[in-house]
Amino acid sequence: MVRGCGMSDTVNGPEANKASEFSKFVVEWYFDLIFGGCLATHCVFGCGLIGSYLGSILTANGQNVQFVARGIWAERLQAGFVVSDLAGRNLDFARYSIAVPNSGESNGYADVVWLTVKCTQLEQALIDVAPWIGPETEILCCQNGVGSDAAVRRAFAENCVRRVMVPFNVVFECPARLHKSTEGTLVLENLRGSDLTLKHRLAELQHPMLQVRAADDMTAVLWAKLQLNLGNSVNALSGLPVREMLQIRQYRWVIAAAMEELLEVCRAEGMQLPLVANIHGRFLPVLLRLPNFLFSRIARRMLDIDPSARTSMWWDLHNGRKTEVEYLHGAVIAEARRYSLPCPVNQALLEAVGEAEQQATHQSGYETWSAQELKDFVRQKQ
Ligand SMILES: NC(=O)C1=CN([C@@H]2O[C@H](COP(=O)(O)OP(=O)(O)OC[C@H]3O[C@@H](n4cnc5c(N)ncnc54)[C@H](OP(=O)(O)O)[C@@H]3O)[C@@H](O)[C@H]2O)C=CC1
Ligand SMILES: CC(C)(CO)C(=O)C(=O)O
Repeated sequence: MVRGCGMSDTVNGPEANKASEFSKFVVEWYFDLIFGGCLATHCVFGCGLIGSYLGSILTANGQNVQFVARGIWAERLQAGFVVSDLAGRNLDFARYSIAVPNSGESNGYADVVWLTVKCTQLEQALIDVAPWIGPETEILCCQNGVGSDAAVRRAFAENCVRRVMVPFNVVFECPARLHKSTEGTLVLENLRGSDLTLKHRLAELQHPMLQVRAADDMTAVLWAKLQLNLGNSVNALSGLPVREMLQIRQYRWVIAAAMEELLEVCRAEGMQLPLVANIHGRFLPVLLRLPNFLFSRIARRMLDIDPSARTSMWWDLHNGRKTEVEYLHGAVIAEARRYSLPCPVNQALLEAVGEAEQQATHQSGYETWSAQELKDFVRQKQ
């Protein structure tokens, strides 16, 4: 194993730059020569929807993958499933062998650990994942929202930690199908300096069923994704699949209002949001507010999603779990506070999801909101 990422260049001036470029080339060449042919060992820690999809792709690419799973996902992985995508591609039915956390089943340190637990589960996961993390292990954080990687860096201060943005939706359909129900390019953070392992990570993932790219401006990428995730709470509160929810104008109005607050925060920060979906985030509030007949024509690509797709927050409430709402709306509110910007819509959605969480954890199910109810509730707070 090699610690290869995040080495920094410390020389200045044209000559020094040439020398630095040359030494970078030699180091990369040497690295490829010695290690390029070796298969990295990957541990996907916390296999659920995202972890199982990424782990299946890595396996299909011939990588050496250890799936760490528990509960229903341990059963699903062992029983096996087909993996499919929106374009109708399939990976053959496969069974995966799993390791259970805290069972002493680790095969030793992994070269790469994919942390695919929810933000809310990260604290415990950072303790349980320790048997897979050695001094040279690279850790990839696949959480939605912004800032959860800070806890990973604190826990594993000496390790290389890379942020990953997951743009697509994954659903599990009974009896045995793991389905990527929307499109989107997975983004891996390009770390400062000569990031020697990045190209290997990209190559290991390259597959017709997974588009992947690297980005330098990962914070902006994550904020652009966060903008899309502001729709998660509306989706969860509506109780509807995403496609159906998007066809109702009042729900779209609420999402647009929450997004405008985020865009205002990004403007205050001077942050340029990159394109992470079919349509650039800066146009979304206007598009979402269009009347239905225009929306369904002009924003047709937004509706180009599987009718079964639901957001991760819907799944959390449906399963009576704590949601990631604090890492989504909570993150926007916290940042808005720094610039003394008002954030009533995000605050209202945070409250509404908090209530639904209480209901979902203490009784079976939660009360969903009609589009008009939700819009009225949000307007009262504005
Ligand atoms: N689902 C989606 O389509 C998308 C999700 N994301 C983001 O990706 C991240 C992962 O989401 P998702 O895959 O949906 O989540 P899931 O809940 O489907 O998967 C997480 C898995 O991790 C397991 N887990 C948690 N803690 C531990 C632990 N200490 N030891 C072992 N296993 C553990 C959970 O087990 P248990 O259930 O028993 O707690 C669960 O099976 C989230 O931040 C989410 O927002 C991003 C884009 C789309
Ligand atoms: C892909 C998207 C935006 C919607 O499914 C998501 O990130 C989620 O469900 O959390």
